[in-house]
Amino acid sequence: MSNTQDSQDILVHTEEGVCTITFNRAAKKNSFTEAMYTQMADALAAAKVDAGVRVVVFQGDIAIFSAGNDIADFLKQASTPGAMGADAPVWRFLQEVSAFPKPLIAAVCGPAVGIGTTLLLHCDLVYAGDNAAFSLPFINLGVCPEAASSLLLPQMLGYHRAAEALLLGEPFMAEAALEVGLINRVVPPSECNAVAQAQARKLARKPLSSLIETKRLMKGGQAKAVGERIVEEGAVFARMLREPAAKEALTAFMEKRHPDFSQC
Ligand SMILES: C/C=C/C(=O)SCCNC(=O)CCNC(=O)[C@H](O)C(C)(C)COP(=O)(O)OP(=O)(O)OC[C@H]1O[C@@H](n2cnc3c(N)ncnc32)[C@H](O)[C@@H]1OP(=O)(O)O
Repeated sequence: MSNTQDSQDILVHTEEGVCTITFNRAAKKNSFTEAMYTQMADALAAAKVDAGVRVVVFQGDIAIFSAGNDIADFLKQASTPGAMGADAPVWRFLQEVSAFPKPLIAAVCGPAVGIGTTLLLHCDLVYAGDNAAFSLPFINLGVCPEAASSLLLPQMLGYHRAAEALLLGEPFMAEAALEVGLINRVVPPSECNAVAQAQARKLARKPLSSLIETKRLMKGGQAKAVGERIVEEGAVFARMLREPAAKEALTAFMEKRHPDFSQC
């Protein structure tokens, strides 16, 4: 059975038990707006309770996974009192994705920036094209980590490698991501989405109750800590977004120049 719900920037399509969420804003490098977070959070909330969905796949296209949060949205939120509070679409999306009970798969080609990379910490299987470039540039934006990455990255990479990734904010390629265990396999970019779909179809043929219990048992131990860290990081992130370093970094990006942090 096939069911497709299309809107412009996020495409949601369900077929044979696999719900595929496609980022479709290539002109802005699949950066996520508030409306896109809401659509994705709604899609996950629906997939969670839909017996016809057994697996969810996130994918971009062959050249770009996601450039992370939309920078123009950040600038707007930085000057809007009360914006990015606990119920903001981005935090709602992160709570949905981090607590999602069924398997999540990602197919990553090209840049995966900010939440484009931290989202992967909540996926169960990640396949990457050899052109995938991961980055956690929070430090260069004058903000702090999100998606519980301040908790999960040190656990996954070890403290020193996590500190290098988060304190320097430099991109790393697919082979390095494979070495640290952030992804499962590196594939040719032209095959990446198909590999992820094939793995999703395999999972969709397994007993759903067993998939859910296996994931819960693997992740359940720290579900509460992850949810709490997302809230804690979110509050710090929202405060920092209004401070001079973030304003300079975000304005510099929009003006296509290097930021000057000498006064921050
Ligand atoms: C809570 C969540 C937190 C986070 O996610 S923090 C992370 C925020 N994201 C970023 O800092 C990434 C910013 N973008 C980039 O660094 C680069 O882009 C890329 C490496 C992703 C790609 O570089 P290149 O291939 O040279 O493309 P281009 O010319 O920079 O971008 C093409 C068009 O896409 C727009 N764009 C790119 N990223 C964003 C973004 N994140 N928000 C809004 N627009 C974006 C540009 O401005 C431009 O647009 P025009 O053609 O109109 O000049």
